[in-house]
Parts: sequence; C-alpha cells; structure tokens
Amino acid sequence: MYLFKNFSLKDIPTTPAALFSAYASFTAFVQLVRAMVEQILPKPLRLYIFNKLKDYFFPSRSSEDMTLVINLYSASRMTENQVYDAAEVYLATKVKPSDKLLLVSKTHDQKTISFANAKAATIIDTFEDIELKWSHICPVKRSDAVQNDNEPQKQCFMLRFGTKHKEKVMECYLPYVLAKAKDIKQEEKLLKIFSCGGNSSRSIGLEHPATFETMAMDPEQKKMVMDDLDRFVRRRDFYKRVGKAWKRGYLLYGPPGTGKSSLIAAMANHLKFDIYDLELSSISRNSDLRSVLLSTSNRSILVIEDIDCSVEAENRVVAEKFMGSRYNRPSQMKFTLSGLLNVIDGLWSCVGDERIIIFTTNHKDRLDPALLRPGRMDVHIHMSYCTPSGFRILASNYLGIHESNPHRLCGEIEGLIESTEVTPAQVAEELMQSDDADVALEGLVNFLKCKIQVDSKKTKDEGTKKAESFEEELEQLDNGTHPIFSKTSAAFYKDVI
Ligand SMILES: Nc1ncnc2c1ncn2[C@@H]1O[C@H](COP(=O)(O)OP(=O)(O)OP(=O)(O)O)[C@@H](O)[C@H]1O
Ligand SMILES: [Mg+2]
Repeated sequence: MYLFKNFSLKDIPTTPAALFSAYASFTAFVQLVRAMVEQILPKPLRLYIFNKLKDYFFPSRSSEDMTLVINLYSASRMTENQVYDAAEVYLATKVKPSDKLLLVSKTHDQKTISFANAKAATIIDTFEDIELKWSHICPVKRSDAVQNDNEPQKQCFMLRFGTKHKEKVMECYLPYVLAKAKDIKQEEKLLKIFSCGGNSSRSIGLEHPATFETMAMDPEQKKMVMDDLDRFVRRRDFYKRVGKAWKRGYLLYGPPGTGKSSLIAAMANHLKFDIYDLELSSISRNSDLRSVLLSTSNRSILVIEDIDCSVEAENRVVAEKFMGSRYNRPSQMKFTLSGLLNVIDGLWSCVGDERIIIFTTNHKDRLDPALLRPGRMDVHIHMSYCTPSGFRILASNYLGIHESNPHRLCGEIEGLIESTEVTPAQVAEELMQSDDADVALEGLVNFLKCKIQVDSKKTKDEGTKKAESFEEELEQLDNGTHPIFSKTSAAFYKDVI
C-alpha cells in the first residue's frame, strides 16, 4: 500500500538510461532473492518447488514429463482405437462438483442420462500417487478447408505424466483405464435378446425384470447358482491355465411355471450378458446352426429352451423334408441331439470366451443320455414347485409383505403349500389379483384349498379306477377269460399282483 500510495506516473522510467538502471536494480534484486533461497533451501527441495511452479505456469513444457498421444483411430486408421474409446468413457466419470460445463447425453445402449466433463478442460487423475494429466485435442474444422473423407479428424487424448512413471503407466494405469471403462459400459449397458433361427437373427432390448432377488428359489440353491456364475466370470486365468474353454453349461429342468425362463433372465441381468435364444425349430441344417453360433458374441448366454421338444420336432421337420426330397443330399441334413451337441461342443470349445449355454426342459427323464453325460452340462438346476420360502419371496415381491412382519394368513398358506404341488407361477398369479394383501392372500388360500381337494379327488379317482381294473382282472383270472393268462397260470400271477 505504501509503495502504491507514493507511486506516481512520473516515477515510471522513460529514458533509455533510466530503463537500464531500473532493469539493473531488478536483476540485482532477483539475484539477491536467489542467493537467499539457495542459502535457506537445499537443492532437491529447490528443484522440486521449481518443477512444481514450472508445471503450474507452463503445463505443456515440463522437461521431466512424457506425453502419450491416444488417437481416435488406430495407427492403421482402419478401426477405432479402443484406448481412445476407453479414455473417453473413463474420463467422463471424472466429473468434479466444481465443473461448470457438463456434457449431457444418452445413447440407445444406456439406461440413464450421463453427465461428462467438457473435454476442453485438463483433467487431473491420480493412480497410485502418480499424477496424470489428460487433455483432449480436437482440431477445429476450417470452413474453407477441403474436406478429405479419407482423412479422419486428428482427435486425440494427450496423457502427460512424469517420465519415471512410464512403466507403471503403460503396464498398470492404461490397462486399469481399459478395465474400468469396460465395467462402466457394462454397468450402463442395455441388455439385448437375440432371437436366432435359420439364417436370421433379430434383437430387441432385454428388459426382463427378473433378478436373483425376485426369484422364488431355495435360498441355498440360489446362492449356489450366483456363486457359480461369479466364480465363472472371475476365472479367466484359471480356464487358460487348465487348458479349458471359458464356457459353462447349465441344464434347467422342472415343471412349467417354476421359473426356468425367469432364472435365465435373472442370470443375464446378474452378469450383464446378452441372450441368444436359439429357435431350433427353424434350423434344419448343422451348417445353419454353425453360422448362428458363429454370430454370437462373447459375454453372452446361448439358450435352447425345451430341448426335448425342440429336437423331436426338428427331427420330424427334417424327415418331412427328406421324404419330399427337397434336398439332394439328405444325409447331410440329419439333425439330431447328438449332432447338435457335437456342433456345439466342437465350435463351442474354440470360438469366443465367457460364454454360457443353457438348456431347459420340463422332462429331464426324456432327455437323450448324451446330454446328461457327466461333463456335458456343468450344472444341473432343478426348478421345483413352490416352497414356503419361495412363497415368502413372492409375497414380498408382489405385496411387500416382509418376513419380519408376516400377514396373519402366511402361516396357513405355508402349510397348504407344503401339502400340494403348486408352481410359483400359479402362486404369483393369485398374488397379482389384488393390491390389497387381505384380498390377495384370501384368494390364494381358497385357490390352494380347492387345488388340494381337486388333487385328492383325482388321486382317489385314479385309485378307484385301479381298484376296479384290479377286481376285473381277478374275475377274468377266476373264470378263465383273462386275455393273457390261462386258468393254470392264474394262481402264480395272482401271487404276483
Ligand atoms: N421361481 C420363480 N420365482 C419368481 N417368479 C416365478 C418363478 N417361477 C415362475 N415365476 C413367475 O411365473 C411366470 C412364468 O415363469 P417362467 O416362464 O419363468 O416358467 P418356466 O419354468 O420357464 O415355464 P415353462 O416351462 O412353461 O417355460 C414368470 O413370469 C414369473 O412371474
Ligand atoms: Mg420357460
């Protein structure tokens, strides 16, 4: 303040001699300060402060730094550079509360609106105490410039860091950015379900709400499946080490309405894998099957539902085609379960990674032994009729009734469920009848009681029918009119029955 108060315009040196003298005193002053600093601060500390100041005032000129240039296109310019893509995704998450300019976007593949920092700014990231400075270069297109379509814009990211960290950045940080970006994309990804058959494959967004949380399954079985899936995706190196393809096969079996399809959706949602639903009925040749398999991507689930019916139906179709001699070489068209398994096994073991294949059936007992052979399907999951614990999950999903505060009818319902075979789908349908828990649960009680009555009548009727036919048979044996046994062998047969 003192200096400024006493300073007037006439103090500004104007003549060359006065300017020289001012310069000389300024340099003398700087040298004095420098000498004092050299006396007080040791050299390493001085260097450190000097570099910091230099970085701050001249960020692009630090001699101890090195810069990596990450172009939008790879060196060959044929394809997009995955590192650029990953950097874009990764840096978009580095939004700071102080950022005043944000980019807002949402693509078809994203579930939510995303906010990213404008690329104009330098973004400072830290990784294991290394400071990394990201900046984005995007040359402005001049309106008078001749646009050459073959020459992509030289957009790039510049990544600057201390040269001494070169190895760590190359070997650890960049892979970390790639992995992080993959996770972010995976998290935001809208799953797809591809319907594959013949030569075509259509896809739509998979918005099935089933999750493991909403699945009415035995808690231990649920945990087993979740753990198995988690272990599978974690074990890339393990599969490599033991020389096994990174694939896993599941067989889901159980009566209709026990949640086989829902479990597939829950698995896809859990892993964030797309689903390829293979319609075997529209595939007549192994070559079609091969091309469908080749068109599936990594991190996906290939589903073949109702395997017992599909293969039977397919064999019929092939037989019809064969009889109609629409094809000249019918032997090539033979399409059997073992053929299917061979194609899948053969291709499956060498194409792609992180694949899951799921077969479903209502009748495990009708399946070809080739499918049940040990080692063919890694995990067999039995989807059973509704259990009391399954009911509790459904009651929580549909009516918000929690175990800690059960409804007065829950105990009765659990007892009824234990004494009959009711599917989770049937229970769910009853629970959907009303938002009012009293009404919905009373409806379920009535439904279960009716079912028990109908079932016991059916069993009784069957028993009566059996008893009647038994009586009839005895009579035939006695009077010698039995269609198989003569009067002489009747005594022996009576003993057996
Ligand atoms: N275990 C379950 N947990 C939760 N909901 C279930 C369960 N099982 C069935 N559901 C309900 O019933 C409906 C039908 O079930 P889903 O289609 O999954 O049965 P499925 O076993 O595949 O039957 P299908 O053998 O006929 O194909 C589902 O949409 C879901 O609402
Ligand atoms: Mg199903």
